[in-house]
Amino acid sequence: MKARAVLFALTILCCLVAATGVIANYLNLVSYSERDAQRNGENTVDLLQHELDAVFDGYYRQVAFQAVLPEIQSYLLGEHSDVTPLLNHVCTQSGASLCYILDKQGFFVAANDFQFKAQTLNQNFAFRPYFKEAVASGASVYPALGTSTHERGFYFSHRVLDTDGQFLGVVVNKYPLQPLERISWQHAGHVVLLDRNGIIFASNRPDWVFSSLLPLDPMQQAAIQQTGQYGTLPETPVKFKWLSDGVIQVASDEHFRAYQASVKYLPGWSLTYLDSTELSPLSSRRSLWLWLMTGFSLVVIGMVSFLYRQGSRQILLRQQAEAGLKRSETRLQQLSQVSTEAIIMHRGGQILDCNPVAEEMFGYKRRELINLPLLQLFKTEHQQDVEQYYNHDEPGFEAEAIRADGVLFPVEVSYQFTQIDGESVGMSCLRDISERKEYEHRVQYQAQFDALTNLPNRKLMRARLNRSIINAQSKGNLVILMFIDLDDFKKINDTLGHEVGDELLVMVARRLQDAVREDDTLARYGGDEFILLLENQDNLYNAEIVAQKILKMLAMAFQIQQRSFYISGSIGIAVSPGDGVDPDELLKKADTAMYRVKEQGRNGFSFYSPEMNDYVLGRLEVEQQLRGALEHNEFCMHYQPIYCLNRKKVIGAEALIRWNNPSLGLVSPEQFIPVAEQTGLILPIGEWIIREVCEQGVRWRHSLDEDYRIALNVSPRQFRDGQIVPVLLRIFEETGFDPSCLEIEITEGLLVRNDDSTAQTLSQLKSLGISLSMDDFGTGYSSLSYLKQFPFDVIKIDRTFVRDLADDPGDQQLVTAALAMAKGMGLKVIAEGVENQFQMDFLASAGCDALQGYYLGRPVTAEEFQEKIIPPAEFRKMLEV
Ligand SMILES: Nc1nc2c(ncn2[C@@H]2O[C@@H]3COP(=O)(O)O[C@H]4[C@@H](O)[C@H](n5cnc6c(=O)[nH]c(N)nc65)O[C@@H]4COP(=O)(O)O[C@H]3[C@H]2O)c(=O)[nH]1
Repeated sequence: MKARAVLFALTILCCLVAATGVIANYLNLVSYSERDAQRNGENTVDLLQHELDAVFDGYYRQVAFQAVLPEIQSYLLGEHSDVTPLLNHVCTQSGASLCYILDKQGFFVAANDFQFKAQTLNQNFAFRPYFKEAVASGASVYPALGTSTHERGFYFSHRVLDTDGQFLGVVVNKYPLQPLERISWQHAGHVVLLDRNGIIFASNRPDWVFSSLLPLDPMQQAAIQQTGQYGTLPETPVKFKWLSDGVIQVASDEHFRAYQASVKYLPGWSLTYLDSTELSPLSSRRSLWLWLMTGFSLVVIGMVSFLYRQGSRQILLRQQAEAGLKRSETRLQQLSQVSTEAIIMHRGGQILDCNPVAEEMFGYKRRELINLPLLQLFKTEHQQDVEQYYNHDEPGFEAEAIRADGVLFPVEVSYQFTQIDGESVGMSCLRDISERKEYEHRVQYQAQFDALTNLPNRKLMRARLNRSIINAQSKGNLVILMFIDLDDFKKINDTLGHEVGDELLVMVARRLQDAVREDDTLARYGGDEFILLLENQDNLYNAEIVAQKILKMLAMAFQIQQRSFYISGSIGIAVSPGDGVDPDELLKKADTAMYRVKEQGRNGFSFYSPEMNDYVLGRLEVEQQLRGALEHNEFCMHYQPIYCLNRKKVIGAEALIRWNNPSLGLVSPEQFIPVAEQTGLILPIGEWIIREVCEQGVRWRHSLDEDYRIALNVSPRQFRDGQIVPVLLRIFEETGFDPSCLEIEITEGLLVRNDDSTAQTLSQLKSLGISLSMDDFGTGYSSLSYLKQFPFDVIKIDRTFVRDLADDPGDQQLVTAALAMAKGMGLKVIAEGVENQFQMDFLASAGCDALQGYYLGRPVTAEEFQEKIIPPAEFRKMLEV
């Protein structure tokens, strides 16, 4: 009995031990399976979080980059005319669906999309959270439903500051939801982006959007509606029911386990992965098994048979657990397969695995990459930095990567370490940013170089000038700044078109570049202005040599479209430290010197001198006073007599304008006519002159000879304006003046352009019966060829040749030759500037037709003119002396 009882007790004990062992093993299996499913869910949400953060990182960088673009800054400063093409470009580059700019008051001022721009121009967005937050903290991300597009998106905004840190406005990029959808579509479960209230902002289940995962009371709902962030919330939202253990039930047959992760750029928001993997039957029956364990302990006999049956189920359960693990691995693999970035898994610096994008990006096969040191994928010089980034948990970095074939390319790396089987495994996402870098480089280049000539632009030149002045100060050297302006370039541009103008500028830039040394900076300052910067100079001699060389290079013919063009340049030179140590001051002085060269006849160079400033100020004063001169009746016409040598009497007069200004006094036409030309004031003044002359001509009709003529100076600008013929016709009609009594004096300046419209205007004047005379004959280069081309009647020998007739045999020869040639061509010759008897005798005996000069009469008013005319008998006597 005793032995049986012992045996029974021993049997019971053995059964209990066996039962406990089996149950313990079973429970272990249950918790192993649960842990595995959980780890899988956590890994997936980690990876999703990591990818979303990386995408947002990229967006943030894009908008931050746009905020420092010089074009956008100058647009907000009102200095840049149109940024639509630029916004269009950045929008396409960055993957945004909309890029726009708000000024500092929040008014909408520009967008990439014309339609959007037209709809929203001048609307105020200051109340929008992304504006307010960008103003307050520099940048913001705001997920919302677009009010005009009705599309959900992420609004990334960044404030724009000028170089002094002053707030100018805000750039905003709207990014569509595709990135989120792209990273979530391949999953067995669902990915949802939840706001602070639990509202689903984005999901790969469109029917869930804007429903709330958490219960929402009506007050809360009304408050959310009022913000307008999501438009109107759905009337019948999807109902989610939270069961125990983070399990959510949607409808009766859909269960998900929720795994949540935060979103770096959206504080309080969460990225939730809803795993639809069938929830473990083991887990749901755990409590039942606890009961059984107690029951088993009590009912030993039944346990034996139960354990026998369970033995076979154990195998089944293990198989289920293994399948779960496999699914988790496959899911990770799928995720990396669909990624557009290279994903590399690594442990202890060695590559464990990678996706196909990594193979393609680095030019290795997967098997070659596995076990390769991760650092080997980076440029040798960067490897140490990359190691540091990983060691210091830098969330993301940029580095130069190297392909298997040795080609280098820039990458953006983001990574995360996860515990797998107790070991730290890194997941690195690498994105090839060559395109972005190239774009950034291009934008930077465009901000510093001129698009037409590829020379440094004004901004870069200013920076170099600044630097060279500082360098020169420390070394005691000179900085020479040359301001080069092409003479009459505007004429070429206006008459032959911008295409020829542009081609000419490119050729000039190339020629100038060839003329200077590599260390010198040649920049395009704007239009037809170039700047040359000579650094580290120890004397000014070099500047003269370079200036002369440039003038010589410019003087050589330019061949464009099978035509030869001749141009010249005017160069102003300023030297630092003598002329100042401030870049703007130096530029201004070089400009003043250049301007002086222009005034003195162009095609030359000049160093700046302080007197030039006085001159410029004087000229400014002339310009200012000239603007009111007509209105204040400050002009009058003087007439200088012209005597005919054959008929030995006055045959006409040259009309010359006089200006008497209350503050400037009498101003010479040589001083104010060029100013009137440059400012365009010559047009109203010229018309006034014509009217005065015609009215005077009519008054003289009876007192002067029948065939008298009044000579009138017409400036090139009046011709170019195209109105000279209609103006003359109108005034002839209004005054009754006979056009055959008018002689128009033209200088060579007008003919240089040699275009069809000039020739046409001259023939029109001829056909009206007006005579044409070439003024200042002999001073230009091409007078003779112009005489052949245009229908002149008279040439006027310039007074500079008459002045030295007594002493200069060269001038005597020129006058004699001009007379012979004019006779040969059937032209009349008038000599100007006759100041003495010798000149009169010489010109008379050489066969001149008419004379004009102080010796015979100064320019006087119309009234004095008649009083002072030398009577024929007296004039005859003068000739016989
Ligand atoms: N030293 C010297 N000078 C003499 C002598 N005889 C005449 N002159 C001056 O020589 C200039 C002749 O005019 P220009 O060569 O057409 O040169 C003119 C002409 O180019 C321009 N100008 C004058 N009046 C007008 C005008 O009404 N319209 C336009 N467009 N230009 C004008 O201003 C220039 C200078 O005019 P003015 O000062 O009136 O100077 C006049 C005249 O006063 C002389 O014997 N000795």
